[in-house]
Amino acid sequence: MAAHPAPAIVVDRVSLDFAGKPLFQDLSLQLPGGRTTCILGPSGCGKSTLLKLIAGSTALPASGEIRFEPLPVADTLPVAWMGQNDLLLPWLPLVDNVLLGARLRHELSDSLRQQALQLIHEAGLAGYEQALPRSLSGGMRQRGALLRTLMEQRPVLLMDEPFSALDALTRMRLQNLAARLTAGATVVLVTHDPLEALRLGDLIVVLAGSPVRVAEILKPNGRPPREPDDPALALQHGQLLRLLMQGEDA
Ligand SMILES: Nc1ncnc2c1ncn2[C@@H]1O[C@H](COP(=O)(O)OP(=O)(O)OP(=O)(O)O)[C@@H](O)[C@H]1O
Repeated sequence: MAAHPAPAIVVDRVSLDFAGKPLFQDLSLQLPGGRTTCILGPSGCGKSTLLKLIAGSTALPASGEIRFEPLPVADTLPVAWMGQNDLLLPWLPLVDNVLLGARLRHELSDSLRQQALQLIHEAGLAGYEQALPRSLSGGMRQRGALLRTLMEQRPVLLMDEPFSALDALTRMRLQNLAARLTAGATVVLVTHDPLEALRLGDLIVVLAGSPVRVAEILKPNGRPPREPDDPALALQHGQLLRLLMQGEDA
């Protein structure tokens, strides 16, 4: 999907304290280019903060380095971001929210509009194209925010619990859509759902402890999106849950 090569992300000895308490201490991690990495870990362990640092947040007092390899060409920002809050612009209809990036860059075109309408349809939101965010449910707004991120077609996508507000079936449908549209991009996806990580991750990074460390890196077999009734998934689901429980106690 991406017009530029999807870089690997290297987290190199990153440290960060909040109020004198270390959240990260020399945290190092390599996330492969063109693949999806899912990040799991207990609430508050630093997943969202890590994502913000990868997105280039300079507002956080971190040391160490996070870099893309190969380095992107200077005039392109390679990252698309979807945070935990949907942040749809309240005065724009859904379709225009989905097209927000193109709109801000003055790149709107009929073909992009058609793409947006097609995505809205595939996300089960047909009929709501002109709806304002306030008239949509939380899950519908989250789908809108996800589509807006996917429309960007960036080589790097950072997503913080993008499916959390969705019912099980919509979640599966949107996971499939996201996997299709992000094939070839470098995706970092924070989730609390081990099954989601097993369906979507080429790599699953489990974080634990304080300061947080990489407790485990899993590479499930096969390519995402994996079928939810794959027996191997059920087995790994149990193992992953056990790991996460150990992480809570760490
Ligand atoms: N800007 C900030 N200033 C001070 N403390 C912060 C800041 N941002 C995050 N924290 C703290 O850092 C820790 C990690 O927060 P973060 O949101 O990264 O965790 P998380 O693993 O994503 O949690 P969750 O799974 O609940 O979303 C928390 O204790 C949080 O209170």
